[in-house]
Amino acid sequence: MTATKGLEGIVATTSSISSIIDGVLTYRGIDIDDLAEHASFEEVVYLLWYGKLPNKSELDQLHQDLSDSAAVADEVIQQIKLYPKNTNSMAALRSAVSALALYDGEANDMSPEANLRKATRLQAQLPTIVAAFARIRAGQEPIAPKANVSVAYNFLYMLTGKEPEPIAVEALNKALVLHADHELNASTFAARVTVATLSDIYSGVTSAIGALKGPLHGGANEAVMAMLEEIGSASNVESYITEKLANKEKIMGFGHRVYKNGDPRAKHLQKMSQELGKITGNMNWYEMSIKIEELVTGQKGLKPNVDFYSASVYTSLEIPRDLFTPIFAISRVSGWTAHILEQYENNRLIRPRAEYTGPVNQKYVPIESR
Ligand SMILES: CC(=O)SCCNC(=O)CCNC(=O)[C@H](O)C(C)(C)COP(=O)(O)OP(=O)(O)OC[C@H]1O[C@@H](n2cnc3c(N)ncnc32)[C@H](O)[C@@H]1OP(=O)(O)O
Ligand SMILES: O=C([O-])CC(=O)C(=O)O
Repeated sequence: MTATKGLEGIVATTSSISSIIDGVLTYRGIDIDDLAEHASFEEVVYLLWYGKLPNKSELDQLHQDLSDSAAVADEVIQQIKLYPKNTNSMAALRSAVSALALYDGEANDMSPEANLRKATRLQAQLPTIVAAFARIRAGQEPIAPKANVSVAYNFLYMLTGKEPEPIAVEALNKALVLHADHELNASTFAARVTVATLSDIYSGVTSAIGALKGPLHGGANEAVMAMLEEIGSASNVESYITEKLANKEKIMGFGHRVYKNGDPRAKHLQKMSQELGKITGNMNWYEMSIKIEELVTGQKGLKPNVDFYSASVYTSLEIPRDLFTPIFAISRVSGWTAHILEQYENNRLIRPRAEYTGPVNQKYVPIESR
């Protein structure tokens, strides 16, 4: 038995949700470029859950269901108020999502219908939790979700209390579409492993949030922004990057386990970053990002991943840095729940083996002899 470090190249499941074939990402067979150009996030949620694009009435129904489910149990809001003010935003999201299960009367109903309803509630309530957390820690009251608006609109509205600009809604919608699913990434795998024990959907999503938090996965978008802030301006990029690479340090937002010739999502985020920079009149983050890309690709052959340009996009939308990864979760919960439902449909416990590398033929030594 020989282990493959990081399970690289191991095919661990079948799935009909999203595919990465020859560097092309599809959701249910539809190219991400096509979806990024045309789809609303809600259409993508439907696509991931049901395997097809919704017709008008199916989409209206999903909008209605998300709208009806967006309010979070008051007990969970009260808990968030008790979190220390400097709580890590992903830790807060992880705890609050875990707590949602306590107030969901169907939490332990494992029927497919109940699981789909819980998926809808999770999709609807993650944005409410993230916005509420951001306001509560700033000493503000949470804002109740608005009825009959998109997930992107509602999130920006609940965060700021103001009607968001159409361009901001459009940009966030596209970012949500681009982040919705990604085959067997680490957080999705964590979700599938958890529910493959026949544990509940809340446990699966809580596991996934924990996995997404790390800087080698979703946490990289926040780390990219921290780097941009540290560098400060385009004139400092070259010395900063050259030194990091010479010290064999990783540049956040670059590289990918699967894509070796570039992440197809990055170009959409790059374009958005440029457009939003022009609109806000602050091109600094975009210009720095372009220069970093030139250097990292030139010196290491590494291309930007989805996390790289999303950092400057969210900053242009005036979203605080530590909400970037929670926003990733707001989108990816659609994919996590699609994978959880798929896992339940054809379940088998996920339990691989380990190649043992420890000592052998040891004997118990009494404590007085150690
Ligand atoms: C949504 C997402 O999860 S996208 C990924 C987000 N994560 C990041 O952006 C963090 C930075 N990137 C990385 O750490 C990696 O590229 C990962 C984790 C994404 C992929 O990792 P792996 O497939 O395990 O590649 P691994 O970390 O083994 O890297 C292979 C080589 O490329 C180098 N490398 C990989 N990424 C980077 C990077 N961002 N900067 C500098 N060097 C890098 C490694 O140092 C290693 O070099 P070596 O062979 O000389 O030791
Ligand atoms: O697939 C991965 O390993 C990471 C990734 O890009 C994602 O989850 O979107």
